[in-house]
Amino acid sequence: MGVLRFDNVSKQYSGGHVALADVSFDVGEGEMLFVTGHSGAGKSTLLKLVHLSERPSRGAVLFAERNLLRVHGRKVALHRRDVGVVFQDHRLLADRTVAENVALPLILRGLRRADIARRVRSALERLGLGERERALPTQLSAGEQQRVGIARAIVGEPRLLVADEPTGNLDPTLSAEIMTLFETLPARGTSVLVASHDLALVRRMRKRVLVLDQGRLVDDIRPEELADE
Ligand SMILES: Nc1ncnc2c1ncn2[C@@H]1O[C@H](COP(=O)(O)OP(=O)(O)OP(=O)(O)O)[C@@H](O)[C@H]1O
Repeated sequence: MGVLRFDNVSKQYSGGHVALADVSFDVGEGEMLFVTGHSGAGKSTLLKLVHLSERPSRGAVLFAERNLLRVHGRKVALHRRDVGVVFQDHRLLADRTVAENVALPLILRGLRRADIARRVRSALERLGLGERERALPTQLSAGEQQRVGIARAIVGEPRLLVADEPTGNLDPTLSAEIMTLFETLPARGTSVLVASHDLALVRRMRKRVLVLDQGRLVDDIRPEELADE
């Protein structure tokens, strides 16, 4: 069993708009892949179904051995421990320090203070933010803020990281740095699913690419195929 499976998933929003139509794919344990497509193709919707901020209209999403159709109430929070989420706008709390922002998911889980401090320090160091732990988000550059968002998403060592346009606001050098960091995660037990409409970036990474077009999965390109072009 892989880490994620979409089984004939469709999503129709209440206004009637079909955002995903009959989408099926599997993500293996330790895989890193991209989902791409034009604006409105359904990329964000696909990620939202994984972290349960939306529900499918038809079909099933399986996370490891967990059928997300059956995850409700308190189990939603438990599920989200297994899925780290990175947004384009990083959504940091402006009145909390870098370290406090990163600690938040661990505080919610009720971990011991010493454990939290150790994990936060380690996540910040991996992101090159060891010196910035006492800064407030507004005192950081855009790239640093995005890295804090990533530290917060991986501090709990999730089984899957989903990232929605994580480099959307960043220059090419910072984007490349973030992608290089993402590439290290599978070896540490975190699979990675990145939504991006930046085709140049996606091609450079030479990973598997799911292509959405108006809600349909129209291609599932393997890294070997990209390398041959
Ligand atoms: N809450 C909602 N209610 C109604 N329609 C929605 C909602 N969220 C998204 N949609 C519609 O569903 C379609 C897919 O949206 P989605 O955000 O998944 O696309 P996307 O590929 O992530 O686009 P972008 O690259 O612009 O973020 C779009 O046509 C969008 O307008």
